[in-house]
Amino acid sequence: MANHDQNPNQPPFSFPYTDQNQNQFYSLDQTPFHNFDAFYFGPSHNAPPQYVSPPHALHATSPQYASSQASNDPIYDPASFQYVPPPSASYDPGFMTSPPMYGSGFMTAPPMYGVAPSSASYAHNFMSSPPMYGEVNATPVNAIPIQDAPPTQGAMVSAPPARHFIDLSLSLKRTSMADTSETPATTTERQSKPQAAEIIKWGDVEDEEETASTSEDKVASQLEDKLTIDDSEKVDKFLEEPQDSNIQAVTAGDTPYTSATTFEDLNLTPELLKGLYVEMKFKKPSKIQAISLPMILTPPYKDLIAQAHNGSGKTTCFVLGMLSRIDPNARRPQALCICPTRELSIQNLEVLRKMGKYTGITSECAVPMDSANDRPRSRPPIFAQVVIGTPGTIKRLMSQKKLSVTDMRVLVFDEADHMLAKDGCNFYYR
Ligand SMILES: Nc1ncnc2c1ncn2[C@@H]1O[C@H](COP(=O)(O)OP(=O)(O)OP(=O)(O)O)[C@@H](O)[C@H]1O
Repeated sequence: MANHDQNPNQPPFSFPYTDQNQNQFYSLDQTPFHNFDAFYFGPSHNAPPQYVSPPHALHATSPQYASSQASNDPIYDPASFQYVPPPSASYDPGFMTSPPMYGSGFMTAPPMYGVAPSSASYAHNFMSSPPMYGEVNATPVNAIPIQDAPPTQGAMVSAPPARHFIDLSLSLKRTSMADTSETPATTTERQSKPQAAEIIKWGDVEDEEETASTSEDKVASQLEDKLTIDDSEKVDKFLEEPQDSNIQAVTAGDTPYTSATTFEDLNLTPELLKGLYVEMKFKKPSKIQAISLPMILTPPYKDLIAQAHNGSGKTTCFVLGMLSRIDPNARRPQALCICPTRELSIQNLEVLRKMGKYTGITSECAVPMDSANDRPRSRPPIFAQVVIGTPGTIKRLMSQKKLSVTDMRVLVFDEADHMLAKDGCNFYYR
């Protein structure tokens, strides 16, 4: 398996793929995720250099999807991935006419990287993701400063430290570093996240039990009660933006989005607003939130890549994105968040439960359990509305038909670059 930490030039996969029947180029449309709205969140400044040059065009695909469907295996085939060596700059204008921001695509980048659709030279300047949109050989090459990129359709949220582009064309991967017995090191930035004691508090079942066992009327009246936000409960908590936090959005002229000054600007439900103010104690959106949340929360929903510093508030962006898209009456998985480590999965779940405390939305963590509980079929099917977990476990639950993706509306990759940086190039699906 290619190890890009050691050899950044080695292609991890190939694209386009030619299958046994000589079929070529398969798009994500053929995967179970074709109708997802995908958000990618990742720190911007620590993109591994190997994803800057050369970036890798990952084609999440499924030449074998038809057959895998037949065999009830929703996961893709490894041979579906092919690597386009940089500097081939071939470019299909057709791709840019349906950029990720405008489609129901998956993991994307072009519009976000500020490349005009008509610019045939863009392939030198941004990274990949066209493969996600099908038959395109747009091969990213060297990173360029975001501000040097021409205006484009769609939008990009990024920060100056993120002037290098990483390949975000990411799909589920079979072998997760988080699914090994070794615990990956957490970053120092993560230290600021909730620690074990809080995890226990948030991870207990109190909220869910309460919701399940209470009659609807009682819940409604309790909710009404709870949703009165006592001003004394509000704590002015501002997120300190790093000094170089010059987050900017690159958007087309006709973008309907405007930055949100307050959380009220976002048309959030009272339940979510109360979660933000009372539970999270936030006062106003951070910069990345102000820019990205309108894109995430305003229909028509489009794909988004958001890059910003550690600790700048990205988690809130996608947690709110997931919570706000759930149909509370549908008791089945509707949002899926994939994280590189079990710790991050648990942390994100905690934030989601805390922020969504007044929504009644159910959530579950899909991470490796201890050996006693992780026996095949020991885990019941998942009916929680939000599922957060690691790739290997999610894949296994899907294979075992314990996690349905039929009703998924939102797909989030948190720290996708970390997944790619570690062993994410080994996208082997069976
Ligand atoms: N709008 C806000 N106002 C005040 N505090 C906030 C706001 N948004 C997030 N925070 C707090 O800032 C801290 C960092 O936020 P968060 O974890 O969402 O950042 P992040 O960008 O996801 O970080 P990382 O890159 O480490 O994942 C958390 O403690 C969070 O509660």
